Amino acid sequence: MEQPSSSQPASTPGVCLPSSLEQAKAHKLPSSAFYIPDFISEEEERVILDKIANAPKPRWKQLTHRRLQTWPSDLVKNTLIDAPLPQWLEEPVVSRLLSIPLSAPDGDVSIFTASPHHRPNHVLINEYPPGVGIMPHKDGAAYHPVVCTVSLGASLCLNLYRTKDDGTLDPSPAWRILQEPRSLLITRADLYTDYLHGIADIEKDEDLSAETIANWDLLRSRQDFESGSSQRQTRTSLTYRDVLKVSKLGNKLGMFLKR
Ligand SMILES: O=C(O)CCC(=O)C(=O)O
Ligand SMILES: [Fe+2]
Repeated sequence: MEQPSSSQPASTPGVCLPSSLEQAKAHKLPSSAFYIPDFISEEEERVILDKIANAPKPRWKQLTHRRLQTWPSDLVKNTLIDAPLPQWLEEPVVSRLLSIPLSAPDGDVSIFTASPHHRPNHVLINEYPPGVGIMPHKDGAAYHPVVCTVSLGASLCLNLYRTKDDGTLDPSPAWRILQEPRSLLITRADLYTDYLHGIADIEKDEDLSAETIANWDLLRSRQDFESGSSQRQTRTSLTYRDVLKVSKLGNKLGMFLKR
């Protein structure tokens, strides 16, 4: 039998990766944003949700409505203490992220090739019960401007906002991106620097259609949303980024203590 010619690992049932990010481009968005609906399988989703649920209790930071975990740790003054991500956050997500070429001719250029560490080194886990979102914000100067978000558990809309000429937020979203469970969304460049993103505090996402959703053509299950609305359920997101500043201080301290 003929062997597969690519160096990609054997394909996982339920996972469907494009041969390059070019094919996953959300063309309605201003600069490059990419959406891959079947980035992880149902089994992989279950394993990750279990790991999150079984993390030691102090791992959770409880905000008023939302709770979150940061791996390997919180940033201190925009700096990460050098430490590896746990294996369950590395595999399968990071290797899969790095395996997808940006465009077909540049087979070895990934979305993180131009980032300082050439891979994400930090994961923020946010859990949103129905009715809970996140205020419009920018992610700031700590990270390389590439954001990879894996959605787990349920669907919701991420809104992208412009600021008006007077510097205030234009409250009606410029674009809306529907994120299905097990999907990967990549935003970068001017979407990172010039626009804000947020999730509305609502129980139901409404007015869903090809006209209103920037990634409509890329969705896995358009038929689920054809009624125009989607009831929220608990949605958990994994936000993978490359923190620019990494301190080896932890190592030095460790060596000092061992002496
Ligand atoms: O959960 C998401 O998709 C967005 C999270 C986010 O924007 C953040 O934590 O900075
Ligand atoms: Fe954010």
